[in-house]
Amino acid sequence: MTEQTPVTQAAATKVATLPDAQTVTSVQHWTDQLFSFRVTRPASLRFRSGEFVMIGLMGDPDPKTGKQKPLLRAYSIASPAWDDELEFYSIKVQDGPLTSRLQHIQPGDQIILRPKPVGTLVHDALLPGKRLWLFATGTGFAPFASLLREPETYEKFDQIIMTHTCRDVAELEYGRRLIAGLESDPLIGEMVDGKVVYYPTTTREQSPKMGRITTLLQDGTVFADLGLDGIAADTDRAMVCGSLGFNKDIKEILEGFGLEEGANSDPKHYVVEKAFVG
Ligand SMILES: Cc1cc2nc3c(=O)[nH]c(=O)nc-3n(C[C@H](O)[C@H](O)[C@H](O)COP(=O)(O)OP(=O)(O)OC[C@H]3O[C@@H](n4cnc5c(N)ncnc54)[C@H](O)[C@@H]3O)c2cc1C
Repeated sequence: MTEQTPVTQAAATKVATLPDAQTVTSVQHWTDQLFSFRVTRPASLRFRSGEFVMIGLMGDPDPKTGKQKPLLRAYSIASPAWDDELEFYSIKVQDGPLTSRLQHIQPGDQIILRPKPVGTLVHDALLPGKRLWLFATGTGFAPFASLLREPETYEKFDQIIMTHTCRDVAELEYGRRLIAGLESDPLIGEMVDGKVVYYPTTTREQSPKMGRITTLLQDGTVFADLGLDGIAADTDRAMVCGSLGFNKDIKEILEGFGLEEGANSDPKHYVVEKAFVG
């Protein structure tokens, strides 16, 4: 009993000094480079599905002052705005300052979450339309994991085409499972009602659909596969989340079809966000 007291006090101190602390409730590892986790949601946090926040851990103590600063990175919230908890879908960068440590979190651990959501992958930044294209590579799926579980997506669009390109099949699994569960979701299942078309592709490992989505759009494969004539500014809207190069290539393709880029203050036909910097 006497031995336990200092431990409890130390733990309490650690929690109290961590600013904006939230508690990890579950962790799932998908591959050696990808994992997802859920944390408690601050009661005051309001966000729009598709937005991102800054999350992180305390950094190492400064060798001179001994003081610790928070080590924060931008993360898309992968859960929808109505969820009681917050979900994140993360890369594990081997020498990454944050994710080399974040990948080891366990239920009960604390992370830092700055409750200031922002972002352009939101319904408010798009004009009304009939078909919504969601283009993602890698962890760029995260904001769409939120939007695919958001009722507004199904209220506003007749069809949602989710394209996700990764190198290997296992990297698609988080998205594949999420989409497979949409129609049986007690909250949004009825609204989903066959509206989601899932178009996964791989660039390295053999799979039913190989190739970069940019190539498959340019050579018309996507349209032939889905029985569509193309993309049109009067009916089609798009959201894009991938590397800088991917975003640039998709932008060019969309603009070739006559779509214009929108923003929160100026809704138009498509919106783009980086999945990471570098
Ligand atoms: C708006 C925005 C939203 C983001 N949302 C997410 C998210 O939902 N999930 C997520 O895992 N990351 C996301 N990121 C990236 C995230 O902010 C960090 O870069 C990532 O967690 C790695 O942190 P780190 O400190 O370990 O390495 P960093 O020093 O940040 O990155 C090291 C290098 O790793 C590569 N890298 C970083 N992140 C990724 C990634 N996601 N996929 C592939 N390569 C990457 C880059 O080449 C980068 O230069 C987002 C970034 C931005 C700008």
